[in-house]
Amino acid sequence: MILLFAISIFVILITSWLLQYYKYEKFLGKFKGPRPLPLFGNTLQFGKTTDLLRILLDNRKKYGDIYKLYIGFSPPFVVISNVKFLEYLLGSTKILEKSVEYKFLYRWLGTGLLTSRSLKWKKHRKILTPAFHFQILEQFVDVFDHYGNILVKKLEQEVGKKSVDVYPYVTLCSLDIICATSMGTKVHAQDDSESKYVFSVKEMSRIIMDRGFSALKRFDSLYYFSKDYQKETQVLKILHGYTNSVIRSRKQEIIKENRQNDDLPPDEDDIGRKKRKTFLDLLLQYTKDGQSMTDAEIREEVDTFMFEGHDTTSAAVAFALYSFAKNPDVQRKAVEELRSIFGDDKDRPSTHRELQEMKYLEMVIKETLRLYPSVPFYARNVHEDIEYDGGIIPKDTTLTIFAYGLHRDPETFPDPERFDPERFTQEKQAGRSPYAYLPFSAGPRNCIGQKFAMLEMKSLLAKVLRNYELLEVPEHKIVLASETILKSATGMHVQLKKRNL
Ligand code: HEM
Repeated sequence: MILLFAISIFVILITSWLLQYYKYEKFLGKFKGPRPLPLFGNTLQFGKTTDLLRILLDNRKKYGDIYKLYIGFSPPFVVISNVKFLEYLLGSTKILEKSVEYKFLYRWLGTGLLTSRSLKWKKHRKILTPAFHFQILEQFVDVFDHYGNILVKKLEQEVGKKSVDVYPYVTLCSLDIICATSMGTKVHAQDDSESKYVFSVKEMSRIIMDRGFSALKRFDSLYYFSKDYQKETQVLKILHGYTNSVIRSRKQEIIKENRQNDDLPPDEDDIGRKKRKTFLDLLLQYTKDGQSMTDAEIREEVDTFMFEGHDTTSAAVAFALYSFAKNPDVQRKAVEELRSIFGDDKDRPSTHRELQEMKYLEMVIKETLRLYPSVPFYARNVHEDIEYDGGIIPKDTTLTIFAYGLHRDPETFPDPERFDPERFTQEKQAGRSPYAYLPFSAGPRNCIGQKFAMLEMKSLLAKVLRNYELLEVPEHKIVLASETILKSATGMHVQLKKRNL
């Protein structure tokens, strides 16, 4: 009896999988892809996070720059690294919704800018865009400098050692920076890496990444019974508790300041200096037609900045430091540029204008993000049938933008594994489609923080380079791991020597 029941269930599952498969294949049949197994689809192709990018890239070589994958019972994934299709997709004002995997972020970020949909996204994108105006970003330059100085000090203990993994140092520094710029608070991440808030950010990022790659924890009903669900509940209390209390106290401060400074211009302190505004201040001060943002909406956006704005930047800075160590000629050129700006002064803070002048360093950062894009793939959901190239992409298909594969296309970037910042001279960039290089995505849902990130990365890299020479650790090999953000499973090791400028 039980056997008969099991067989019937099995037959029902196989039949419904096949029905769904043929429904999609009617439209997607023209795209190639690895042969799926009933029920599993192509899931068995994927294992560890350290294999994922290699497998996706191998698939690209075998099946082309638009190929499809079936993951269990989910609607199909079309993996795209074709410039023409990306132009169509990212330029579209209709295909703006993120894929279902982004729901793993909801408990922490709610529907902040990264995860929100339709009208809410449109409204909040409009509100938040001025927060990234260059005049606002300019005020953060001394924040970058302050925390960069602490980073340089912390690294001092590693000088002369055989090897140091720079990633943990850089990530704590960028956490300090994002807290100071988004909320105006000091979490002292570099001085107290055991702080509850810092621990919770790290733990939450791990939990989200684990869910994304777990066959079981992907399902809410199974996830609720896992240990990670309990842990997530605990860390969320700390994360939301912290942001809520910062929002509350900042609101009270603003009321107090307004009362005390009735006779002062609103953006100046009592000795006439311009006051630095954090992203939180801008959100709190937003009103339109007498309506302001609710505390819950503000918290979602601040939490989103905390998530999107720290690990992305720190991974890129750490990969750049590693790349400098591997490519001494590139390092020499970058240091020459810095010497032309600062002479032999190691300490003078960079001004906003000087950061703009670091053209070669910018080319190095771009080349770093080509080979090591912090977000190696991201995805959109098709919420109604769309037409592309004379065919239909059916509703519910996930369109995955495979930036890592796109950036390794030998047609666009000959000898793609070679680290060569010269690929980003003005002339070379002008000769390429803007959709051939997408570390920050493109179109209406591109990265709102890219200018902020570029300034922060330049500031930190310039600081480290002015103080230390970076040497290769010959026996160290990075092993790329596609977690929510691209990392190296073996760390990012370099050797540090004091620099004589
Ligand atoms: C090297 C650093 C960074 C990289 C490579 C990066 C990359 C990206 C990418 C690829 C997306 C699109 C994601 C998607 O479509 O799912 C994105 C979106 C976003 N990024 Fe960044 N990012 C970086 C730094 C930052 C910083 C510093 C902030 C904030 C201070 C930030 C805030 C955001 C937000 C809010 C979105 C969502 C935008 C929207 O959907 O309208 N990012 N980022």
